Amino acid sequence: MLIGVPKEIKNHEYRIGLTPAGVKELVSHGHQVMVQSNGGEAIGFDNNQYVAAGAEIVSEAPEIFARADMIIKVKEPQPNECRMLRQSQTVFTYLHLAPDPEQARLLLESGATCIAYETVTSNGRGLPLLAPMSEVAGRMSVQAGAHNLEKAQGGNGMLLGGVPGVEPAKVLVIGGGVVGINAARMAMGLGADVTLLDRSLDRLKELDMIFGGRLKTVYSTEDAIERHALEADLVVGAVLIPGAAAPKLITRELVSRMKKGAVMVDVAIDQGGCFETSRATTHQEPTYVVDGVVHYCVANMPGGVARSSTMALTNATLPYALALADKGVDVALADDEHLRNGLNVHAGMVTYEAVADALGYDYVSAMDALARAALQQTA
Ligand SMILES: NC(=O)C1=CN([C@@H]2O[C@H](COP(=O)(O)OP(=O)(O)OC[C@H]3O[C@@H](n4cnc5c(N)ncnc54)[C@H](O)[C@@H]3O)[C@@H](O)[C@H]2O)C=CC1
Ligand SMILES: CC(=O)C(=O)O
Ligand SMILES: [Mg+2]
Repeated sequence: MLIGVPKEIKNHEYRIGLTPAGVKELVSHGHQVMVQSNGGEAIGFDNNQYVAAGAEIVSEAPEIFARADMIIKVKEPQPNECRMLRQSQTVFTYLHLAPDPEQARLLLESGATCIAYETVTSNGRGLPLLAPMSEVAGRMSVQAGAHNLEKAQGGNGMLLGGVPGVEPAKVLVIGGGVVGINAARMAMGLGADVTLLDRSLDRLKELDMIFGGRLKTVYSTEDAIERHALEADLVVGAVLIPGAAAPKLITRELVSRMKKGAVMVDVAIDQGGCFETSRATTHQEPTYVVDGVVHYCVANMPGGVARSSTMALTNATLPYALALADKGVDVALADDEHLRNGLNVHAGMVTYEAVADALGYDYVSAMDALARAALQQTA
């Protein structure tokens, strides 16, 4: 298979779809890989390393999109990238379609096969291709929170861990999945007073077993969210209903009653955000203030630590990329229910139910869509 890896074009996005080690593995399986020139330069993966791994260096993205059977990326295709996709071509990347009607429309129009990292599943609980970036973003959320609590950033001047004789800051983490546990671990590591809310009692039990009394676990209700948000210096939004738009758990009215200079980090912003006052921001301008509360809503947080993130992402995606390339996309999808759960759009059909529901499209199951498209091709 001919695989193409374009340079990412989102604001301050320095990750790249494959490390040189990932390229080498695909090449050793008999595939060809094109990498856009300087696509990994900013994070220490230069053209020479990609060439040594067996890649062809291509100077412009349009050539990669024109020639590749499968595009491997990091971030959702931007509008001009969507317009370069075509029927019988596969794109394997984060999509986050539920809150993004324009991208959905363009992907449907392209006719391409669009597999979203964030909805691929595994035998255990969890989302194996979202997890590595959630680990990164969860850890970063506390760094971002600590930084923005500083007065010069608009924060209320609380040090997360306090000092002897001075109480620590109160951190509220809403959602105790991968982002949440990583945020909680970092915040506790810095000595903060951490409360975590989740709707899954099983998950709260697990977290209690891991952290004991150091972490306060509370069942997530409107009442609990309100009580703890009013006391918090830092709130981390870390909920997910897979594939769906994030539920708005903190209302504008509640924000207006929070402490002035509190910080809210909405990690769930890529699914639309879980605070009513959230709107996506960039690494260039990561924060804004509503009613005295600092909001940090960067939709590609791991892009800020792009070298670590790229290695973590390729570690997770490579086995799936190899399966798609070795077997061919249709067979790989038909063979593996978990990979098939990643299929969001195929040949002009929406194949992920939560996305269809969120955006008002008809839902066609992935198996039906694959069969229909195959029939059309042979007709
Ligand atoms: N902004 C960024 O750069 C990044 C954003 N993310 C996003 O972070 C979000 C969380 O991801 P993960 O932790 O991997 O998901 P996860 O599935 O591991 O955890 C989500 C948790 O939210 C809980 N939850 C659902 N509804 C809730 C409610 N009403 N109250 C409290 N808890 C609730 C679930 O029970 C689950 O434990 C996702 O939207 C993901 O896309 C992930 C990585 C990077
Ligand atoms: C998960 C995601 O959207 C990111 O890593 O940017
Ligand atoms: Mg994102």
